[in-house]
Amino acid sequence: MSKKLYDEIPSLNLEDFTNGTEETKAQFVKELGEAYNNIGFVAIKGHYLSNELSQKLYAAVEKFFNLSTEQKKAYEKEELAGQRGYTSKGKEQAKGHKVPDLKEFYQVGQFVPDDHELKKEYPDNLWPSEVPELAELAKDAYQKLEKTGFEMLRAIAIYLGLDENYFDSEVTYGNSILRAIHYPPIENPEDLPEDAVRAAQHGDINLITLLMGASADGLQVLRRDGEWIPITALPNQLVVNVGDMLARLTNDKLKSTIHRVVNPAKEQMKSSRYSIPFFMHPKSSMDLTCLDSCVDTDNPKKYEDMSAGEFLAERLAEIGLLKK
Ligand SMILES: O=C(O)CCC(=O)C(=O)O
Ligand SMILES: [Fe+2]
Repeated sequence: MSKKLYDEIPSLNLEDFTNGTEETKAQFVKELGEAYNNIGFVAIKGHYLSNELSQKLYAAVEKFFNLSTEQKKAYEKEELAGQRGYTSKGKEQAKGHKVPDLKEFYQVGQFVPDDHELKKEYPDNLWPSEVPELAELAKDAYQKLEKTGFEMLRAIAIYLGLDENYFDSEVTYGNSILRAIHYPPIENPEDLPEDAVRAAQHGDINLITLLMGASADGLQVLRRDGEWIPITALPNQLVVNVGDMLARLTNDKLKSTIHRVVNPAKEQMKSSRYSIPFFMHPKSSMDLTCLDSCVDTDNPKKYEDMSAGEFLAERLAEIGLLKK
């Protein structure tokens, strides 16, 4: 097992896996596995989301967050508990953190055919009439990120010694979320509650997260030695990290690394930050019981058996986003 300390997250080219030779594919799997066994994050190029689409999506998202509070609140439905549509500031705090994050966000969920059995399990998406282009752009980005996620999970499956298509049926029409986040300008830093940050340190709940480059710096990951490492995705890169569900399934062989978004330096306090993570979830029925191959006397089983749906409900309650 590699014990190296990375100064930045490793960069890989997904085309080495999707469109390469047996050798480049094997090399990709090896480097990805090593990175996920160590820092839990990589940056990838050669994925399916174009720069043009991500820029158009950012523009639409910015237009939405620039609407008045009243207009935005029309898309905040209590019964959806933030799972679809808008969530205003002060609603979500990181697990174990008392002060809410300094952000508002908009969530888009799975696109299921009307006659599919999961149609009744997932709430319908909400679309703002003020930004008519958002629906199509968000759906396109959702599906491009999902397609990228399928390939990443195939590489992960091979690294784990599973069948390459192990995750495919679990994530087909999975409960994934595209979340557009706006971290508003910080007008009066001196009035902020102590501990209030853009996003307090946390691990992601899902299998993997795919994150297109944000509009500003601030994302940091916690390295094993306790150092915070800044992360930036280049314009053509996605940052892809391991979430808690995958860490659980692999008994922490793959690391769900703690990360956070810090407040900007004084000069940049007055500007907004936007980011759009895609949280790739399986269907709620997926069994997250630790894989036998990841449990031995040196690595005793750390987690009790649970389905993805049970785990998600537990975590949403902890961050203030569970339907009551
Ligand atoms: O805003 C970012 O860059 C990342 C946000 C994040 O980590 C999250 O929403 O889980
Ligand atoms: Fe996160």
